[in-house]
Amino acid sequence: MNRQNKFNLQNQQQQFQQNWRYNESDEEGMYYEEQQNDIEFERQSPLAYNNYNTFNNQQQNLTNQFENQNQYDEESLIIENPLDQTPIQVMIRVRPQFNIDSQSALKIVDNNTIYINNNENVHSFKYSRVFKPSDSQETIFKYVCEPILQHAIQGYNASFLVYGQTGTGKTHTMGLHQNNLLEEPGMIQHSLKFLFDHFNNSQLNPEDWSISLNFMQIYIEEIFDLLNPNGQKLQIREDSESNEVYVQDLITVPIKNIDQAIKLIEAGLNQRMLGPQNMNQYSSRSHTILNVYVNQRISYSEYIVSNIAFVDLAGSERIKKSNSTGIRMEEAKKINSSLSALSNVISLLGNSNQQYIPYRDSKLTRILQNCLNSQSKISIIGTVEPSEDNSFETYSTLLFASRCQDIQFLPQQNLQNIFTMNSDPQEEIQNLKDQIKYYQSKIKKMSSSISSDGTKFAKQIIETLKKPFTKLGRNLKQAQKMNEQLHSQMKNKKNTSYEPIGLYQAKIPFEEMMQMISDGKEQEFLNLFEQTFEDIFQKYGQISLELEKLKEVNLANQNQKTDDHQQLTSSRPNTKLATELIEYYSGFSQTLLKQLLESEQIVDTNDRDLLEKIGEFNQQTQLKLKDIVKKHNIKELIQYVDTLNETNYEKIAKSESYRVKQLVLQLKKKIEDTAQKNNDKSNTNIKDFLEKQRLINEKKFMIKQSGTPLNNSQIIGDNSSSMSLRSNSSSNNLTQQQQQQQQQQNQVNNIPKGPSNLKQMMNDLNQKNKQQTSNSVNENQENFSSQQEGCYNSNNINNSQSKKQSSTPIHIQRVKILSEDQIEKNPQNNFVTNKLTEQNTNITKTEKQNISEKKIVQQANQNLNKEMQFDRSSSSGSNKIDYNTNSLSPIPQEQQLNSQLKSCNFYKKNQKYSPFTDN
Ligand SMILES: Nc1ncnc2c1ncn2[C@@H]1O[C@H](COP(=O)(O)OP(=O)(O)OP(=O)(O)O)[C@@H](O)[C@H]1O
Repeated sequence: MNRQNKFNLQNQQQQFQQNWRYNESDEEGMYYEEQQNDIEFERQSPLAYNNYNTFNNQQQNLTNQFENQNQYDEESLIIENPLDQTPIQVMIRVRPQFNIDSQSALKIVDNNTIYINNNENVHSFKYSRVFKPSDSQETIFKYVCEPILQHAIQGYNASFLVYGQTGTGKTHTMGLHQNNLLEEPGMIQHSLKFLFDHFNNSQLNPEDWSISLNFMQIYIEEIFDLLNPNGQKLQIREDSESNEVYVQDLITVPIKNIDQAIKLIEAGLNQRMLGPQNMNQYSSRSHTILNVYVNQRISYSEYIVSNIAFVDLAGSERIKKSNSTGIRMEEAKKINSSLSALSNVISLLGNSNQQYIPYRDSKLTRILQNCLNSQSKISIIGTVEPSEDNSFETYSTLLFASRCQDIQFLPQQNLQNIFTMNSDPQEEIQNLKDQIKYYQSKIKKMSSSISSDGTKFAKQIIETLKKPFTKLGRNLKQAQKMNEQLHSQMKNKKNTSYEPIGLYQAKIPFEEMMQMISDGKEQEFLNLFEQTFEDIFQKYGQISLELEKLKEVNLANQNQKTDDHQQLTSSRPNTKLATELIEYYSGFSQTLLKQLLESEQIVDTNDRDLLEKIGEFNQQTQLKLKDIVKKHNIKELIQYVDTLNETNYEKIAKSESYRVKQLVLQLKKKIEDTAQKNNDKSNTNIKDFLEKQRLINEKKFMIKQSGTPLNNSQIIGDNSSSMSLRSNSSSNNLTQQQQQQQQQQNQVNNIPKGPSNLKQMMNDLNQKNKQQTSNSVNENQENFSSQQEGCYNSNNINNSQSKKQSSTPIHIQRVKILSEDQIEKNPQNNFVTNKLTEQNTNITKTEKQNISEKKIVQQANQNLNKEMQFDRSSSSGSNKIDYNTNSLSPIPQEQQLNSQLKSCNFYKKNQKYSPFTDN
C-alpha cells in the first residue's frame, strides 16, 4: 500500500470519527449516525478498499512474524513504558476468535495500532495499548492495573472500566466469572492480591491501614446492593458540604485478606441480574461496580483514602443484534443510554473550558463521579472479538474507546484531615493523650524496623563487596604465579654484581590473603592488603629512583667513557632487571588498584538505591556513605557499614524517633498546660461543658422526634461534642405528648449524661406511653439496646464512638469501615458475616442462597419477635419474611428491612465516621 492510500485511509477514519455521534432518541438505542457526505466520501474511495486485500496478504506475513517475534517471558517482563504517564489509559483487548468459519475483521498491527474492516472500509485506530488474543490475564494486570494501583496507594482515586459487546471478554478481563473466581483470576483478584501484599509488607501498623469493599449493580437504572440480599433499590445522595456522591445504605465491608474478598464477591455475583441474551448465555444485563477502598493513616490526624472502582459494564450491542423485545428491550435501551452518558462524561473531562460535566445523565456516571473525574486515574479497556460477523459492534467499541482517549488532566491526591480542634479542654487532653499513644507506638515500631533494616543493609553491602573480592582473589592467584616466576628468574641472575635492593625478596602473602577472602574476613584482608601494597609502593618508589640513577650512570658512561666504565657496564643487566621488576610491580599494583576501584564502583552504582534507602532513615548517614564511596575508600566504607550494622542503627533509630519524642514531650507539656488551665477555670469549664452536652442531647432528641434530616453541622453539633447522629424518620415518630414529656424529663435531669441517660429517659417514656407509642418507641429503644450490644446502625455508630473516644473526629469521606473486632464480637446472622465466615465454598449457588436467606429470615424473625416485640395482632401477621421470594424483589414490610439492616455488622455509606477510632 502506498503512502497516499494510507493517508487517505487515515483521513477517512478521522472524518468518520469526527462526524460520529450517538442519537439517543432512536428506538434502537445506540447507533451511529453518519452524515450523508461522509458516507459518500467513504464510498468514493474504492481504491483504499481494493488495496486492502493486497495489503492484507502482505501484512499477514508481517503479523505472523510479529506474533512469533513477540513471545516473551512474562516473569521477566520489563515495562519500559508503563501506562501511568497520563491520567486516562484507553486500551483494546482482542479475545481469541471462537467462530472459525468467520473471517477475521481485525488486524493487530503493533502494540498500539489495530485495523478493522467494517465491511465498508478499513479503519486504523491507535490506543495506549492493543492486547493480543494470546495476552494473558497477568499481562493485562501488569500493564493496566499495577502502575495505577501504585498511584492509588499514594492516595489517588482510580477506575478500571471494561466496555464492549456481549461475549467479548469484559467479565473475563475483570475476573468476575461466577464459580470461576479462583480458577480464572482477572484484574480484580490480581489487584486485591497486590494491595494486600503491599500493605502486609509495608511499614504501616496493621491498625493504620484497611481495605474494604462494596459491590453493586445498576439494572434498568436501579441500584442494588449485591452484598445485601434484601433487593432494596438504593438511592444516590450527595453530601451538601463535601459534594461527595454516595449510595445511601450501600454496605461497605472491611476485608482482612483476599479469601474474604473472593467469598464476598462470589456471594454478590449470585445476586446479579443475568439475562439469557442471544449473544451470550449468561450475558450481564447490568453494570456491575466493585468499589475497593484503601485507607491509610499517615500521621496521627491525617489519612489518605483511595477509591478504586472496577466496573464491568453491560454489553454494548445493538438491540436488533440481540433480538431483544419487551423487558430485554427496556434493559438494552437503558444500558445504551447510560453507556452514551459515560462516553459523554469521559470525553468532556479533558476539556478545560467545560464547566459542567453531565454526571446526572445516568446513575452509572453519577455513582462513578468520585472516580471518574479529573482527580482520578482512569483506565478503559474496550473488549472486541475478531470475527467479521461482529465487525459493526467491534467498530463501535473501537470508536467509543477512541473517543474516550482524547483527554488530558492531572489527578490529585486525596489527603484528608480527620480532626479539628476541640474547644473543650477535657477533650483536648484526651486528644493529646491519644496522639501520644499513637506516636509512642510509632517510635517502637520504627526503632525495631530501622535496626533490622540496618542489619539487612549492612549484609547487602558486604555481599556486594564480596563479588569484587572474589575477583581480587583470582587476580591474586595470577599475581602469585607471576611472582613465583620472577623469583626463579631472580635466582638465576643472582650472580650479577648489582642487586637492586633485594626487591624480588618482597614477600606478598598471597595464601594468607586468599584464605581471608574465602573466610569472609574482608576487614583483615584489607589491612593486610594495604600493608603489602604500601610495601610494594615503597619499593616501587625505590626502584624508580634506582632506575633513574642507573640511566644517568649509563648516560654518563656513554658520554664520558671513564675508567670505571667496565664496572658500570657490568651493572647493565641489573638495569634491565630493575626495569622488568618495575614493570611487573607497577602492572601488578595497577591491576590491584583497578580491581579496588572497580569494587568501589560497584558499590557506587549497584547500591545507590540502598544508599538512598539509608538516606531515608538518616540524611547524615547517607551523606557520609556517599562521601566515603566518592573517596573510593573501601576500607572506610566497610568500617562504616560495620559500625552501622552494630550500633549506629540503634542510634539512627533513636535520632529518628527523637523528633517524634520531642513532639511527645511537647504534647505532654501541652496537656499539663491545658490541665492547669482547666483546673484554674474548672468550675466554669465543667459547667459550660455539661450545659453544651445537655443542649446537644436535647437538640438531637428533638431532631429524632421531628424526623428532620440533619445537615453536617447539625449532626456534629458544635465541635465540642462528640455526639453525631443522623435521624431515621421511620423510627422517630413520637407523639407531641411524648415530646413534651421528654422535654420535661430533660429539665428534671438537667444535666443529661449521654446515651445511657437518654436510654433511661426513653425507657421511662416507653413505660409511661406504652399504649400510644408501641412500634416507634420500641424502635428507638432498640436503637439504644442494640448500641449496647454492639450492633451498628446509622444512629448508634457515632454514639458508640463518642463513648470510646471523647475527641471529635470529623471525617468528610462517607465510606464507613468496621473494625474486625466489631465484626467478630457481633456474630449476627447477617449476609456479610455469613459470607466472611463461610467455611465450605464448594456448596452450590442455590444452597448458598437458601442458607444465607434462611439465616437472614430467621434473624429477622427473631428480631421481630424478641427485640422489637411487635404487636402481632395489629400487624396482621405479615411480619414474617418468606425466604422463597426472589431475593431481588422488594420485601414488603419496611420495618422488616429496617430490622435486617440494623442487625448488620457493618457500616453504611450514609454515616459519619472515622476509620481509626472505632476500637
Ligand atoms: N481473552 C480471553 N481468552 C480466553 N477466553 C476468553 C477471553 N475473553 C473472553 N473469553 C471467554 O469468552 C466467553 C465470553 O466472555 P465474557 O463472559 O467475559 O464476555 P462479556 O463481554 O463479559 O459478556 P457479557 O456482556 O454478556 O457479560 C467466556 O467463556 C470467556 O471465558
